[in-house]
Amino acid sequence: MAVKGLGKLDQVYDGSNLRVAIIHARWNKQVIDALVSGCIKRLKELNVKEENIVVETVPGSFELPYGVEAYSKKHQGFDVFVAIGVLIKGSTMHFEYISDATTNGLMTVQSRINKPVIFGLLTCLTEEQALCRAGIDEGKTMHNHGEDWGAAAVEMAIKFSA
Ligand SMILES: Nc1c(NC[C@H](O)[C@H](O)[C@H](O)CO)[nH]c(=O)[nH]c1=O
Ligand SMILES: CC(=O)[C@@H](O)COP(=O)(O)O
Repeated sequence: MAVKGLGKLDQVYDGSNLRVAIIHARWNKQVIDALVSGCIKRLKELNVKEENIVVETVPGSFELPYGVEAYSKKHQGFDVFVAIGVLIKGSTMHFEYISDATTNGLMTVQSRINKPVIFGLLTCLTEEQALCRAGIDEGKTMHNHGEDWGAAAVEMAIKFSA
């Protein structure tokens, strides 16, 4: 049995009154699509209604912090945001700078909007690492991390609602 991953939640959560916004980058689409689907699947398993889940996109991960903040200001009433992006290391320092900036940006946005922002950012050294973490590598060696993010969203929105 795998040690890694969120595993069972600490209590039973009913997300039927929650509104959830998923904001995702469009880079590395195959992996992104699987992660977003996994997140939505888990949200629904925790009773979040389909009509209360919205999905909006930004070009790349670097745009996620601004995208989440702008979306939250323009569209009131969301309980929690899930920011999803997939960064894959290339041959320059681009990856390191965007990984760091996006992470710090998302952390800061939570305080600015006073809502939980779930950190759905994969920072992978290889494409294979990204496929594994979305549960779509050939051997299906890992679980879809998007499912963990869906569960984290419901828990954070209910347990720590502002
Ligand atoms: N290399 C990756 C990017 N790069 C694009 C930036 O995030 C950004 O959109 C651009 O610099 C314009 O501001 N984005 C990813 O999401 N994943 C990558 O691997
Ligand atoms: C600025 C870019 O998108 C690109 O030149 C970065 O290259 P790499 O991903 O190989 O580091």
